[in-house]
Amino acid sequence: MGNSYAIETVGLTYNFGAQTVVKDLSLQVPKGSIYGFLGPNGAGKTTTIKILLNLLKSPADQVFIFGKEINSNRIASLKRMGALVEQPAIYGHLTGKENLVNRCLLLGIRKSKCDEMLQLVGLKDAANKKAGKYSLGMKQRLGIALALVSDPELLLLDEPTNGLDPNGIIEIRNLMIELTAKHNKTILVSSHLLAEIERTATHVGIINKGELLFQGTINELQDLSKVAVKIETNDQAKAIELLGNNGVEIVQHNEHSIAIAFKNREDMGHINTLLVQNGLTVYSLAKERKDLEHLFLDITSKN
Ligand SMILES: Nc1ncnc2c1ncn2[C@@H]1O[C@H](COP(=O)(O)OP(=O)(O)OP(=O)(O)O)[C@@H](O)[C@H]1O
Repeated sequence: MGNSYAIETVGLTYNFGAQTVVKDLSLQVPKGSIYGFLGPNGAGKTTTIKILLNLLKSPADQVFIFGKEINSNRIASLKRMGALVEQPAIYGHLTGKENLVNRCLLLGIRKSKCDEMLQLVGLKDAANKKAGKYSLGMKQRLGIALALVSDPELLLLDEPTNGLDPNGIIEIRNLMIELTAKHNKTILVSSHLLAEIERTATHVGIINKGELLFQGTINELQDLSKVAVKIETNDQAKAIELLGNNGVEIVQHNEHSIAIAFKNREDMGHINTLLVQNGLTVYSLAKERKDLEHLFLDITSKN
């Protein structure tokens, strides 16, 4: 196995009874990446994450953590990983700091690490407040702090923004960026919403029904979406007629805009000239990508 991957699965298959929940899954999570692990509800994300944490046992030679087979290197692998899966295990009657101190004592880590973690996840001011009184976002951040006290290189976050308000989502997003940029972590983060991770993820793996449908960089995913040209004029009906008469294929139109397929820059110039020379005012002629959310739906619904 190459050493450039924090996580690699090779044809991973997992069954619950007769149901195949993970099917021939080959994930490659590069070191230092924020890997968005995407798929609709029930796609097998949580199951996969539990396998990566050895909470569910994988068949031999299918899961590699930093190049080492997980079953035969269980303890060493787990030491390099921190995780937030489902609800964080937090004691509500203890303060945020006490929760962390507890964890440090348990793991034999110096207590000073707690303040560092509280600072890192932005809970310094709420350190002495009972964790039971924390907002959902604060609880998630405390959960991440708990996962980080042992200073793992790899962090697995299962839907960490689930149920958070927009502010909470932004906070988690910024935290993930900081952890990779400044603290050299690798993060695998699952979500059923592409929009939630498309601005943070460097890499993306999309699964549905346990199967990998796409894996690549976020740019490669974006390249898959078709570029259209959106046209707005002072007379859309006339513009549609004109374009149609000149053999321009209209992809879509409504009262505000017309979308045509992008060919090249020269073609856009010709279209502009055509419209203007026929007395239309062109308000806008802009290249537009199909948004990633639609692309994601396309990918997962074809399966
Ligand atoms: N312990 C279990 N026993 C039997 N079937 C299970 C078990 N856990 C999960 N499953 C089934 O495995 C499939 C995948 O579930 P999983 O939780 O991995 O999906 P997910 O992608 O994480 O979805 P969600 O976003 O809803 O959490 C589902 O059909 C689920 O019903």
